[in-house]
Amino acid sequence: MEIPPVKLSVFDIGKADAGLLQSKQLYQYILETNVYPNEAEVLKELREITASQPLCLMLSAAVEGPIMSLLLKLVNAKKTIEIGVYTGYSLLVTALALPKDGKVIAIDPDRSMFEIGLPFFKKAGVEHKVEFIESIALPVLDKLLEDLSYIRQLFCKADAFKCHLVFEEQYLHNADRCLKS
Ligand SMILES: C[S@@+](CC[C@H](N)C(=O)[O-])C[C@H]1O[C@@H](n2cnc3c(N)ncnc32)[C@H](O)[C@@H]1O
Repeated sequence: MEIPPVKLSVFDIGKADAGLLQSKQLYQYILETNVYPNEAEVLKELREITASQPLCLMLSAAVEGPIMSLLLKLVNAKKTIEIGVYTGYSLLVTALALPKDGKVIAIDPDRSMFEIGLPFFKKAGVEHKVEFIESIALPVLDKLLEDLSYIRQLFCKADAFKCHLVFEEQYLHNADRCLKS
């Protein structure tokens, strides 16, 4: 049987080799038959607008969305922390999965990228669930550790962990604070 050519977008193709599947064709099949058809329209729009950004490879993979959403619902999460927001794809996945009174504290030292995603949060009607803090994560995590009411039953998505090269030093410290919480 002839294997069809791979037609993945620039940021999805970058993630296709690294996963368990080890097959771009299989990865594309899963995206086209399952992930993209079930992706909320507003997430799709944010993903597409992020593709025009120079650092679009930082965007969370679309396949992560349904898994995160399922996890958040399974643990009945209400309070979460997002470390490393970029344009906010996984943050929007989270905000959509949380109940009406849910809350995400979103931390990133670069607010300009979050601004790109902000209109999509407003469009989705979940802007009120997001508190953006323009900072590196450590000082904010330290402050949150003092506020036990927030950190109890916390769901943490830490994408800044992916920025090993630039933020190697903070990687372990962030992990340590998250484990403490
Ligand atoms: C891989 S991107 C995040 C992707 C994002 N979660 C998404 O779904 O598209 C990593 C982000 O971490 C941010 N970042 C880097 N170091 C950080 C730190 N020490 N604390 C918080 N955010 C950091 C970067 O500015 C960048 O926006």
